[in-house]
Amino acid sequence: MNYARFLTAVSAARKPSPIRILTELQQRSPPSLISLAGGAPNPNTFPFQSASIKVKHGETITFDETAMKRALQYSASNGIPELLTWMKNLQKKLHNPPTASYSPENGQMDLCVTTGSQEGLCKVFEMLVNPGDNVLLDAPTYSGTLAALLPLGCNLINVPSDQHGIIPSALKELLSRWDPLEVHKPGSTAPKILYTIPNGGNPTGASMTTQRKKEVYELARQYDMLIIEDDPYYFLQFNKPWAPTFLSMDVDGRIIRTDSFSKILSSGLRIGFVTGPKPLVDRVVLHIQASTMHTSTFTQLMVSQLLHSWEQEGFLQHIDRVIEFYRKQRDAMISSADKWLKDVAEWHTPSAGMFLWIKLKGIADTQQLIMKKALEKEVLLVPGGVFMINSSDPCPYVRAAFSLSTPEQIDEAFRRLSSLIREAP
Ligand SMILES: Cc1ncc(COP(=O)(O)O)c(CNc2cc3ccccc3n(O)c2=O)c1O
Repeated sequence: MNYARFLTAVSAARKPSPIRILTELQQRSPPSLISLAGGAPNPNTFPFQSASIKVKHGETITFDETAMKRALQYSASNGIPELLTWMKNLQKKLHNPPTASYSPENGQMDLCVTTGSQEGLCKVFEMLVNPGDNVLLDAPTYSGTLAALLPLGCNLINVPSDQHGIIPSALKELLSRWDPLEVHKPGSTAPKILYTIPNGGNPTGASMTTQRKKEVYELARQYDMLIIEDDPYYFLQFNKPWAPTFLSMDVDGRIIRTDSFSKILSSGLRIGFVTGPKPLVDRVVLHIQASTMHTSTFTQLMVSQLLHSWEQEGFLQHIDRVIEFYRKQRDAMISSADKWLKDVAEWHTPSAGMFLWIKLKGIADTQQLIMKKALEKEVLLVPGGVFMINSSDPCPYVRAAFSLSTPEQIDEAFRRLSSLIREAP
């Protein structure tokens, strides 16, 4: 793969920070080295001494004085070593990526920690997207992705999709505007990236089938595109075996995958990961160096201690508990939708994630209904327009999350929504 062709001029211009080079040199040197180089503060001056964090299923996490001093200090931009190693081993176990055995220059699987997958997405888009670029994605899509992409001045092209994700024949038809043999020619307008949320899509709840992923991957090979696999709901798939990921079929090193701990460990700790070819992950890390420097060391150490005490088996047992919770929530929402909305709305039952995408019958656009009438009825949902490439396009859908409310609250909310729809002019 020629990764240089995908980089923006800004990303290509990024250089390693000299200070970070010195810090890493120091970390590789024997303790006899005396360093007057690093501008890091002396942790003996910090007011925090120790911490003990009780874990529901597992050992208490403790930060003694030595651990606390490390937790409160700067750390490596790509992530603390023990968390990186744990995550790389998990990616290899779950996805067995072909690129794990490749050489760095040929796209060896690498990984870095980001402050939520939101940071990872934002930095990946800023690495790859120039003003005027054609970018493919299946709308409706996550509003945070639109917020990161639209200001870059690119041209977002919608790839038709349904409850099973991107429709490969539609992608093939869309790409037929370009000659695959000419995509590398200077000035080619052929799309270089495709973004999708393959499991429990936000807002649609859609999950891609394995067959569709294989067909989409082959089209990406034909047109030399990168695929950004944004997969924060991967661990919220209600049925096993979990769907094979694009990363698991990536023989070329053209998949950039974003994972998140937000839906399974904590959303407030802000821990995400970018997994992809080393030449591209390196560029994301250089951007981290120049922006946040790194994700909170304390947060990374806390999560790393938990994961090491659980090991992969304990982590996956925790995931099973989380899945059972969201499956029950999903079932409660579907039951209430059947009870209150059957003749006024349509939906598909999601097999992953935390969202139900509901089409209101006889209503062209839900914006006003939700923002005015629904609030009067004291029920809040997200009008579908916010997930569209052009948010002013009329959209008859609303997104309902089954993550926070109790089954009883969901039932009452849908009773209120039902009466609202029936009263609509
Ligand atoms: C497909 C997809 N990709 C990336 C992310 C970002 O997750 P991160 O790892 O936590 O950074 C998300 C998070 N989605 C949302 C977040 C959110 C936060 C506050 C309030 C509302 C929110 N709603 O509604 C959301 O959908 C997502 O759905």
